[in-house]
Amino acid sequence: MEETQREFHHEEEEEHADINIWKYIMGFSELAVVKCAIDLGIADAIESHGRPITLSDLSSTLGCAPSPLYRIMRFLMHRGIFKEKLTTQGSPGYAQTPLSRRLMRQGEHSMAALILLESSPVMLAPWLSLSAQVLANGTSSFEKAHGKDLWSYTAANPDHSQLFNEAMACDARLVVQAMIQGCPGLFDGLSSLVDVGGGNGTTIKLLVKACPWLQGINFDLPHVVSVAAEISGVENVGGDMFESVPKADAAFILWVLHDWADKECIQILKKCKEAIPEDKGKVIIVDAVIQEQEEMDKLTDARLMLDMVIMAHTTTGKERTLKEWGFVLGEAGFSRYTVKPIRAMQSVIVAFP
Ligand SMILES: C[S@@+](CC[C@H](N)C(=O)[O-])C[C@H]1O[C@@H](n2cnc3c(N)ncnc32)[C@H](O)[C@@H]1O
Repeated sequence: MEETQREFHHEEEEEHADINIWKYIMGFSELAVVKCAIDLGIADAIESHGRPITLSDLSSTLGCAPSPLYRIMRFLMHRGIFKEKLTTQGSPGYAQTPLSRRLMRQGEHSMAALILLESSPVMLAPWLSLSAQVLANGTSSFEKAHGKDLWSYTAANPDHSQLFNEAMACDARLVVQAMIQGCPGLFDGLSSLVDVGGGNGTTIKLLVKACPWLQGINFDLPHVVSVAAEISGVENVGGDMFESVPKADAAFILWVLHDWADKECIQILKKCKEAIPEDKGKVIIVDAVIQEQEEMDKLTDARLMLDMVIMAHTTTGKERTLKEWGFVLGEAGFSRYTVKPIRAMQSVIVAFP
């Protein structure tokens, strides 16, 4: 590279650094403003209005002062969350987008509970001591913040447990739909299915609805299933997946194994394997696969961020590459497995005894 070219390249890199450093300094503001929009019920108000709404109407509906609400909306529109559209009277108004509908409190697209969980003081505190988790003799950042691990904390705090379960259900609604579309025939030939770490039962409810021939079991810690809804065709069973998993034709495990280190993951997988028939059983794992450099796609960034979330919030959890999945499945005694990416953060890994 010639000297002038090198200087130009250096200046470009400096400019890039000057711009990007502000994104990190103020990165938290995006989550905070989105939480503010949910707290105020902005998306719900625009949806109920049924057509674009002026600042003045939105302010009076929400009981907000127009000036700060205008600034919040300017930010959210700049991020593409809401859009500007003329009202029937020809005045500038705010309108919904597919993204803003995710901020509604209810409905099949709502992701509000997941945003409220991640922006709760309980889940934010561990981020401030992430370095503690990374140090050679460090402690888990969640335990440093709260004195116990996530599962003991949720067991002792029913309100947080409820928010956690509702947050997981947001993702479950997306992923079950993506799985049904992306993996036709996945549940054919099965008559029973146990959802291991099934939370409040949203996943198994949707699966049994989509595949009515399935008898479902929602299996989770006793304090979780004791408050899970009664669902027709689904039995709620409380227990510990490290000790045993209820028997069924197949075990389903969504966003659970990434909460654990390899050693625990292998133990859970062995218990799932014991729960299914040796000849025709299968374990259906729905979890992220971290791609290698050459396979990256538009969700790679989100998956790497998820790995950081798991680092901050669990004691030993991690997102895994395909090679790492192959290792834990082999150690747990599975003879073969298939991997299918779906339109979601997770892929579907089917493991056979
Ligand atoms: C990240 S959540 C996933 C919930 C659900 N599968 C979903 O994706 O909507 C992990 C689940 O594992 C459950 N869990 C943790 N430890 C467990 C144990 N020892 N036995 C059974 N379930 C456990 C938690 O209560 C929680 O519901």
